[in-house]
Amino acid sequence: MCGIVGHVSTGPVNQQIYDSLLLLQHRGQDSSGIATADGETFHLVKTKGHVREAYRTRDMRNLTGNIGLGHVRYATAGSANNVDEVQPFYVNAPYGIILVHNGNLTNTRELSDELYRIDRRHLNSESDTELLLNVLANELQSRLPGDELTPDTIFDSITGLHDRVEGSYASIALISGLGMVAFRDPFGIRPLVLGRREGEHGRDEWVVASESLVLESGGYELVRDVAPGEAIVITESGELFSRQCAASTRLAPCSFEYVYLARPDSVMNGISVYESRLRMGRKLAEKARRELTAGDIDVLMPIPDSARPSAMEMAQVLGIPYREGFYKNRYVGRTFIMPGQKVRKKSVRQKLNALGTEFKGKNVLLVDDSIVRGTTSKEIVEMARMAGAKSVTFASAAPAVRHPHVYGINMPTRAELVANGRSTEEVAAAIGANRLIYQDVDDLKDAIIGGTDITELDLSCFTGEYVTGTVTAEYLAWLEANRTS
Ligand SMILES: O=P(O)(O)OC[C@H]1O[C@H](OP(=O)(O)OP(=O)(O)O)[C@H](O)[C@@H]1O
Ligand SMILES: NC(=O)CC[C@H](N)C(=O)O
Ligand SMILES: [Mg+2]
Repeated sequence: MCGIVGHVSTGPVNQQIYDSLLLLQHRGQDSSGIATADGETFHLVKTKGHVREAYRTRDMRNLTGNIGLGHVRYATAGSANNVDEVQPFYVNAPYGIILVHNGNLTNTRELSDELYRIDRRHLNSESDTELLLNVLANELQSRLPGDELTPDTIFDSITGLHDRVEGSYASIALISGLGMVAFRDPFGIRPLVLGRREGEHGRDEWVVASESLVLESGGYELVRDVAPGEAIVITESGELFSRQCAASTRLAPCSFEYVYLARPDSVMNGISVYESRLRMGRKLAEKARRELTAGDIDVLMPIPDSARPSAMEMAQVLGIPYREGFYKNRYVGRTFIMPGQKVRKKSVRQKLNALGTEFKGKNVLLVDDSIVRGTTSKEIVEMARMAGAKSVTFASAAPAVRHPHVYGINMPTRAELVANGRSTEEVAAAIGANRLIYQDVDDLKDAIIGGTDITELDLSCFTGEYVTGTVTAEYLAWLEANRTS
């Protein structure tokens, strides 16, 4: 779940891209990059770390042009530390293409083989994004010469790309001499929204971004989500073309966006993330009411930050006092998306501190959005006990995570998941809690898409059912053997 953004403007875009990336920081903290097109020349800056510290004034000055894109990375392929895998990626032929990608491809082995053996393309990293870009370049190249570089040539190329690529991809590219292209995989697993505002001389300015909060902050109106399988071309002069490029589509957005990844003030696929989290809290409260007896709990607390809306609603429904028992150090980022278990564990301690007075002698109910590796919950339960809690009940607004996530969240191995092979009671014991309550899968589904026209969600990490239908046991075994960070 990286964050991506593209701007087509009537003035310089460098600052706009920077501002957008700051707003998308919660989607990736490993590295970031910005690219702009100024006439025929691309300018590209890639850096490690957080956006705020990464760019120097001279980097920004060099990023001239009225069209550009940006990326914040949370590595799901290759390595978080490899500078060669920082996005955007660039190829010089045909025309010159720069691309950013949010998602994770699941047929990387086949693609690398085809690109090397048949298409004679050199790949310089383990990044699946480099593969995606080279497939796009190859599809475009194969439609030349003859075809002009028109939106239709791009759309035909993306149809070719959809036929070759499997997995999840929300992507934005700059194509020299044409403009910007945005496209989404046929299942719409990762989000992508389109916004418009009026620029100089009444001309349209466009933005495409992972989350709608980028649009609101920049004063853009939300036009719509990019549809699954659709591609949009916006020329340098701001003209927009679109086409459905996939033979068949089925919207099945990633449920984990709503559980944890996205910011609550975003709306994606027409669903408010905040409201879906309130509904998760409501459903969880109903389950807790069935499982707990009155007097079991004195006080309910959220694990900052992502659990807050669900916890708030849960307390309200249950009629239990809501307290902030953990204070958060705002200078430590999101721990789940940090690379490496050692740093994640250390950072939970640095990030959260228990306020003794809220715990002493109390039966506490701690609410988190999810339990994945159990890094946070284990530490938190211990902190609650050290602070004097009489008993600790833990509730998770998401169901038990028992399966790898292969569509853009870095949890590729079963062994690292605390719920793998464990019953609810065994997970409770593993995290040191007296009792544990998980959301049910149907309730999560209902909380996210209930009352909308959407009928499907990617719930694979909870159910083991992968929406693309191409994820085999052999692939999962390969993934487990090859990815450990
Ligand atoms: O079981 P785990 O492997 O620890 O993963 C789950 C935890 O990680 C996330 O928090 P994070 O600190 O990343 O971000 P937040 O501040 O947005 O809650 C999530 O909100 C859970 O608290
Ligand atoms: N989280 C993501 O979307 C990651 C994108 C890409 N797979 C990478 O590792 O760079
Ligand atoms: Mg958290």
